[in-house]
Amino acid sequence: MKHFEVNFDGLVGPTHNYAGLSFGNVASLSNAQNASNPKEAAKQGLLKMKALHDLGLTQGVLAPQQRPDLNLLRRIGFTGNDSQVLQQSAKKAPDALLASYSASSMWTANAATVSPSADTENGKVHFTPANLTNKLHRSIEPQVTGNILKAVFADAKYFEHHQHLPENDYYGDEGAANHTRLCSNYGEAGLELFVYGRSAADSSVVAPTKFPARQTLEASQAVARLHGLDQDTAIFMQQNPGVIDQGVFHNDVIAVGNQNVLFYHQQAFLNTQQQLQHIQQRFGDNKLHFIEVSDKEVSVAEAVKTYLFNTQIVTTAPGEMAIIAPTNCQESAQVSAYLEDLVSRDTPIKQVHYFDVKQSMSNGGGPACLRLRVALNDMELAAVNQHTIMNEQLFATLNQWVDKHYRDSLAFDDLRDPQLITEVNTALDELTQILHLGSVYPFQQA
Ligand SMILES: NCCC[C@H](NC(=O)CCC(=O)O)C(=O)O
Repeated sequence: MKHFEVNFDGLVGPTHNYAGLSFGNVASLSNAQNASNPKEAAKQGLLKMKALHDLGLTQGVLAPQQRPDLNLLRRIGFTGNDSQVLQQSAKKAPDALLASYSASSMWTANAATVSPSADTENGKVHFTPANLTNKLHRSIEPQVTGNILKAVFADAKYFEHHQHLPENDYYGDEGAANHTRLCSNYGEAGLELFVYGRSAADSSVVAPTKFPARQTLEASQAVARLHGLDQDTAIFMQQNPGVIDQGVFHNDVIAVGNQNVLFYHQQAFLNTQQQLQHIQQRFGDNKLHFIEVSDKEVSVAEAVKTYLFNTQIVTTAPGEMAIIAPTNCQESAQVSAYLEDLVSRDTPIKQVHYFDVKQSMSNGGGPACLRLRVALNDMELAAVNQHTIMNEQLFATLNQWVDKHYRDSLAFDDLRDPQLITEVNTALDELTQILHLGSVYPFQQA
């Protein structure tokens, strides 16, 4: 049996914009109110997907969500036809209007937590959409995320879908951005590292003081329980609250793992040495590469600015890996020198590939944020909706689709335009046909 890690990237939606919605996310706040370019954003994402396909990896695509979410605006008291709801909310609750328009579902690392069949008690691949309760604009994602995941991973023989956790910060869950899997080979049982920012139940556990910890220990434990991971499989590690306060709002801004490699900043975790020893013990005799970046090599501030750790580490051949980094890393003399040195060392990482994903980066989403990893065996892969798997044809079709439907500039005033609703729904209706998703959106179910 063959095994793969498939990256499912979020296709950037037609309403991609900069709204400054994510307190604690430095890029989101500093780019608030800049005009965005949805067409360029979607194309940057597609180029990354195609490049990973060209590297010989299996690459999937997840559809964006229906935006604006008029249901959100109606729930908070705006009435009348769609146009009236937009006009009134633009005047009286511009923040809610911006939230309703956010294309944040593009960051599919936050779509769900996924446990491969080799790790789970019943031998199925498990999915739990993240509830994303900490941010209003993201808390409206989980239902449709679940619909899309079910349309891509439909076969109940192989895939098990759970409901998102209860919608309260007690169970605040941000999905795979706080979850890393270490293993010797994708098909073998691995260790699943759940990194949390605070404990909801135990106030004696240290927590950040400036910015919110979006993921709780209780949420991580609940997901591990739902997925049927045993004690030897799930490891719960606390993120250093100090780095959350420096803008590390998800663990994947400060650490990334793949197979037997864990690449992380010295300040990423609490009790790092003790935790890593524990991980090595559980890994037995198999060699793990802990690649720690010190403050001296790259500061936390530089890591947050360049997204050195929001890179993807992908396996290109047995024992050989490549780093997929944003061009922001290349533009930093310090970080590009670090990466150049890294590939010459005795670790599996042998290549760096840079991608311009600046449209997404300006909202705090790097290459790793844009993808959800799903490790699959060949039978499971064959059961995936094949229309969502990237190839030359799909790449061309999706680029044409973007050219046909997307605007190349979006600013606040454009969001009052009811024509945008029609444009988006027309585009998404066509997309569900291209990707054979069925009726996943509220406008298709009305
Ligand atoms: N994994 C990366 C997620 C980035 C995302 N940014 C945003 O939602 C910014 C949206 C805005 O401000 O327009 C977040 O913070 O959850």
